[in-house]
Amino acid sequence: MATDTRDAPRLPDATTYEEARNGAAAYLQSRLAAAAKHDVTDNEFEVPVIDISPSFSPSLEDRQAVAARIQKACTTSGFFYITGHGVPQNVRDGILQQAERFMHELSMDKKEALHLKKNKFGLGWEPSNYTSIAGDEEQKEVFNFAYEAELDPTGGDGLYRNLDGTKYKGNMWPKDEDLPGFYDAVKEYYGAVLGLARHLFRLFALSLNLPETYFDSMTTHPGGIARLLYYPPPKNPQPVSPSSEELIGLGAHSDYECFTLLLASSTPGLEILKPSGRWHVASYIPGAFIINVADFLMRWTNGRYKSTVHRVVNRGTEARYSVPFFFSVNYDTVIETLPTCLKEGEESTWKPIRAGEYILERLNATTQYGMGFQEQDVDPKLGGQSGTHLQ
Ligand SMILES: O=C(O)CCC(=O)C(=O)O
Ligand SMILES: [Fe+2]
Repeated sequence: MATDTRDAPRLPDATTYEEARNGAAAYLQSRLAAAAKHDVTDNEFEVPVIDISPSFSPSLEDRQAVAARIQKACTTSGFFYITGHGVPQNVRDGILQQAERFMHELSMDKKEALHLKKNKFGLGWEPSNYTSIAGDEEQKEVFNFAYEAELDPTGGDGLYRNLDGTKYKGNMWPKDEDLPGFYDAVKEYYGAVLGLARHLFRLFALSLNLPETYFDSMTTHPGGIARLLYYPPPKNPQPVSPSSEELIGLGAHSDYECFTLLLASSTPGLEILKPSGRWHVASYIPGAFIINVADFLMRWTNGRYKSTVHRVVNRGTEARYSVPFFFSVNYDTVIETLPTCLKEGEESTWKPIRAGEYILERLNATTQYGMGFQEQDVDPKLGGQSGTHLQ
């Protein structure tokens, strides 16, 4: 990672920090507590399959019809599948193959060289259980990477900054000789989902009765962290249960950004929290992406769009691979309630936050010492080890 062109980092804004740490934890707790109430029904809950092919039509009416379906999904479960999205099968298969290759073909010392403890933004390789969203021992192995102009089919606008406002390159890639063709396949996939995400954002704008291009200027050099995730199968099959005994792949959480595009292999594992507190196991739909609303859209809409709590548990006999792409905005964007999402006299539930700093603090909260922590940074007299959790 080059550090020579570093800008002076901006200090986290106190409100953003507070919201990312305490606001997010309070939201998670309130969702889990509300779900434990017995008078809540799941009648409204559905995860629809939306064919978005009409949204590529020159007719505004066609695009609005797709947006109306998106609006309904966002105000109920916050999750939906999309088909007719135009990302070719070979590109989708290609990235899942790369996830498998990364996990099984790259030697341990090459993975160690990419360990995210060397990275301030949570990028690179993380062994099982190095980070934890909610304190569980998470059974997952991950490779994380972020936006860089080379991955953007538009070439970007040259203004991309890291989560903290610095501009050096944060991504840590395996060397091509160690995993030939890896970067090219990642680039092809990333470019395709980035283009799709920009298209979806226009549909989200329409769904909120905003001008279709409302968010365009916020996504000229957007944040877009993606992960290659591997969830090994459990030794014993695990029934769906509220028990804390089960082997969690990824703990209960909401996503941080605008919305997430998830591609996964055929082994189910994603579980979505229903209002009643039961978990809905998302089924595998070949060729579809799962889209979910994340915190920024929840905050912009004052909660009308649901940033729904979800987790991953592999209950199958096969490995699960997945590739979430967390679509954000340019990281210096301030996210605050849209005036059109406040009725007369209605107050904003959430305070304005700065996008990049909010995400960074959510990431920092997944390890005891925050991102980029290395043992030599700590006074040995004070003790401590990396890889243990905050909560
Ligand atoms: O692996 C999955 O299916 C979902 C992953 C996820 O929710 C996340 O990384 O935020
Ligand atoms: Fe997630």
